[in-house]
Amino acid sequence: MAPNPKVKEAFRAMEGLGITEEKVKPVLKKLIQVYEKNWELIEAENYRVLADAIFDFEESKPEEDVEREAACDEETKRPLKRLRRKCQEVQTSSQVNNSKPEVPGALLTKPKEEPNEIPSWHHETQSQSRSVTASPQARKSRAISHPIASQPLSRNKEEPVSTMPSILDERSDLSHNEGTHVSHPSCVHRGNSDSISLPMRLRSRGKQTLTSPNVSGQKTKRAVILSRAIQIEEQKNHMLLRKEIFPVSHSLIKPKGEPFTNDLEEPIPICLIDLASESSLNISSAGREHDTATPSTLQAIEGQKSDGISSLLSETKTNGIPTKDSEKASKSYNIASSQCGSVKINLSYDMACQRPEFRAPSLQAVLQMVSDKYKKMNKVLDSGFSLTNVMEDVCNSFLRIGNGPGNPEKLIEIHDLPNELVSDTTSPPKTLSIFSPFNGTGDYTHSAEGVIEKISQQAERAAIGPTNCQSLIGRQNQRSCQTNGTINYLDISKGQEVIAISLVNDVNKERPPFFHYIPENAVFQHAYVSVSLARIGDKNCCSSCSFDCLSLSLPCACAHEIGGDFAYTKDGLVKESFLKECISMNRAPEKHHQYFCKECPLERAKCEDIVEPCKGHLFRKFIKECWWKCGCGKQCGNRVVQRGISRKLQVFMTPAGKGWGLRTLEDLPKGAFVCEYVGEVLTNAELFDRVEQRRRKGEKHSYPVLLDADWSSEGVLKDEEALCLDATKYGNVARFINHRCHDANMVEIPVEIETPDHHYYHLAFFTSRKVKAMEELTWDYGIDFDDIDHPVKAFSCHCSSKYCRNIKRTKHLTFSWLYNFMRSAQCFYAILFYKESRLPMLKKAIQIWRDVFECTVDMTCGPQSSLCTGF
Ligand SMILES: C[S@@+](CC[C@H](N)C(=O)[O-])C[C@H]1O[C@@H](n2cnc3c(N)ncnc32)[C@H](O)[C@@H]1O
Repeated sequence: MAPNPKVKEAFRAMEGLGITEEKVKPVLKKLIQVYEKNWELIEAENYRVLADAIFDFEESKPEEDVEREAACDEETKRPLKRLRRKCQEVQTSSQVNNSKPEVPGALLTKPKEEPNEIPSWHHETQSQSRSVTASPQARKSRAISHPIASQPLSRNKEEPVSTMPSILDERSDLSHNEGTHVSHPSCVHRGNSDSISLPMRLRSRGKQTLTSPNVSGQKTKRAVILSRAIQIEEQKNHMLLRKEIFPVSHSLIKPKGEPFTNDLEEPIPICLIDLASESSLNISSAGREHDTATPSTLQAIEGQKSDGISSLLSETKTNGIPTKDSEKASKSYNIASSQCGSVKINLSYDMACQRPEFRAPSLQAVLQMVSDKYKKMNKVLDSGFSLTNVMEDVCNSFLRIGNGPGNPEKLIEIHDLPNELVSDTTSPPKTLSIFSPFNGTGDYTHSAEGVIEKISQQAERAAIGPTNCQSLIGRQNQRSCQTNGTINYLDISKGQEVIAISLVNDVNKERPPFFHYIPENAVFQHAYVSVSLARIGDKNCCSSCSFDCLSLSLPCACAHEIGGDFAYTKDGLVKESFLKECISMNRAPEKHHQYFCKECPLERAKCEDIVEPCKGHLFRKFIKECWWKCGCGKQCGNRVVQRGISRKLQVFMTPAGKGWGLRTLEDLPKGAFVCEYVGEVLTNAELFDRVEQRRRKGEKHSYPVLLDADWSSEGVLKDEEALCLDATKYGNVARFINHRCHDANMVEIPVEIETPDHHYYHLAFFTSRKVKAMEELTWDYGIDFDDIDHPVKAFSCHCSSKYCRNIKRTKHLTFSWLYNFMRSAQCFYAILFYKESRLPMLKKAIQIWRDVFECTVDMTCGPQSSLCTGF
């Protein structure tokens, strides 16, 4: 039988790395089995999984074998080691981002000593990229008008290659043992359907990380062969990271093979999930009995029990938590614990609560249920992943199984923390609480804001770190509730974002507007957005890169496209110089280059008898992110926007008469990605029709944004190529961002991801300065409030910026309103007083008033508004 072409292809790919067919065969065979012939997984990222598996396999061989082979096969191994090393470099940058590395299997491995040089194939790649992108074709006009100075990337060669702490390994074990997944691009075609209910996905993000399999399913010998020196270095790195994740010294991590240190005196509970006033399900950290907490260990511990569970039963008594009467029956499980930082999870359920039918399930069953869930969800570890999520899942599974299949599921919802926990400030509370009222009403008694704040405080004090708090919010339920006049939603994204986005209204009774939350843009009907891999040429991607482009000594092809340097720092922030230019473009558009269309599609869309001349469009700076055709991994530092929202955001009712607004619940550094403006992709003609209809209906808020950042680059645009985004009916959290004149704390930046042509792109918001937690997030819509010819009246601005462009008009309005009132009320005296008064003081006052509104600095923002107030 002729060999399978895919197998041949795999051999060929490995041959390129210097691996012989002989070595590939057994591993590939195993992989095909493990992946159930899913070749896409094996082929992904240039057969990285396969290469990794071979490497694991080789290392798991008895040492003598390895040594024997090493003697005769040193040369052929080198490329693999390079591959691993690069992978580990990614880990380093991933750690900076606090995100999960892509190849969990590679984390524990430290490559043997090798020259600290860039592999030759890499050099080739770089020079190839350079020579290709040096060609003048790509983004000609933009490159000319906005050259970005080529800054050499300072790459610290000494940067320690660190392994990730075991807490991350635990996660990875969980996912990679239990399922692998690569999501497939859904192409966007030119729609021909009238339906808007079938939005086509432009890209997938956040959930399609490829996980590497643990091919053998056993521990490799890597940990054993690590030298002592490397272990020490790793521990140092662990400690560093642990400090970041767990600011207090109660670490959950214990490097394997290390002697116990008594660094954890008291069991510190991480989290309590209390199911009713009289029942409790506790998850607590710390403990002494066991030294690791990997899922396999958990099961092993379960396996040690003589009577299923009883040997591990103990009464639940957690710090600061009101404990039950000892007479009341309670069940608890120690899942795993450690003296030096691993986890003790204690699940208990008080039988004396209102659910007599509850049968405490076996730990095995609970763990199995969680595993199944993760398998089904393809729950690979994205940036929003947290151990607390897993714990929540464990608790929910415990409940579900315990309640039996016939009983309705009660979802865990957040209530308030017990007063005892918050009131005693002298001894820091060590427990976080999520309450599920088993009364079936699902009522909330406290505002989400209050809950989040309290949980954040608790988390900080309990050393979990604020970033993990969000995951404590019961995302399962995003229903609204209204108690004491406060409206709360726990997650308006309905689980579609990596992180929950809460909503709160404690100002009035207004409920959020009805709209469909979509996390990615969707073409409405006629907009031409063509995503096809074939259209992405070599110069538009870095197919020969691997893992993390930001750690390269020379920027790759993707950076060349925007002038030779990446827009992002290794911390995932927009670089200062790049940001500065974008901000300046918004604040002083007149100083920047504009493009005037010969025949402006915007004017054309108005379908008026005479097409008005183009009012001009700014050439905007673009960020170009790596994408699927690039060789780098999902955790590449040049992929920020496509990973989705990672900051804690909240929609809230503004007290200032602007309607809903968006704020951050955490401090944000300058240049941080907040969110993308997501909506339906429309042609301007389609938008025109909608705006007309809305105008007739007298709708209050408008949500369209023009995508005209680079209209010059494609010559005369066809109608279906001149696009905008409308977030009125379908949109994401960005639809709630309000306008602020001039000094807004966010700036919008066009981002090219999956299509090289610039009539379609992503509009992403980045902070223009440091933003404090609870501050409202704003951007400058670029509205010209004085454009009286504009058929759609701009709103009256309440941005309260000292640079507000609407002051003049507001004053005008106030002034004429006063005048009209006086006239219509026939307050002759008042009119006389106002018009004719000879009182010098009053005259002076009127004069000053006039001066103010007539001399208000006109800061109209450019020829064309970014926020398309329509037509
Ligand atoms: C993109 S929406 C923002 C969310 C909106 N506030 C809401 O409640 O849905 C834009 C609309 O918000 C209102 N808005 C935004 N910024 C404002 C401001 N500075 N002053 C007054 N109204 C504002 C205007 O009605 C505008 O049409």
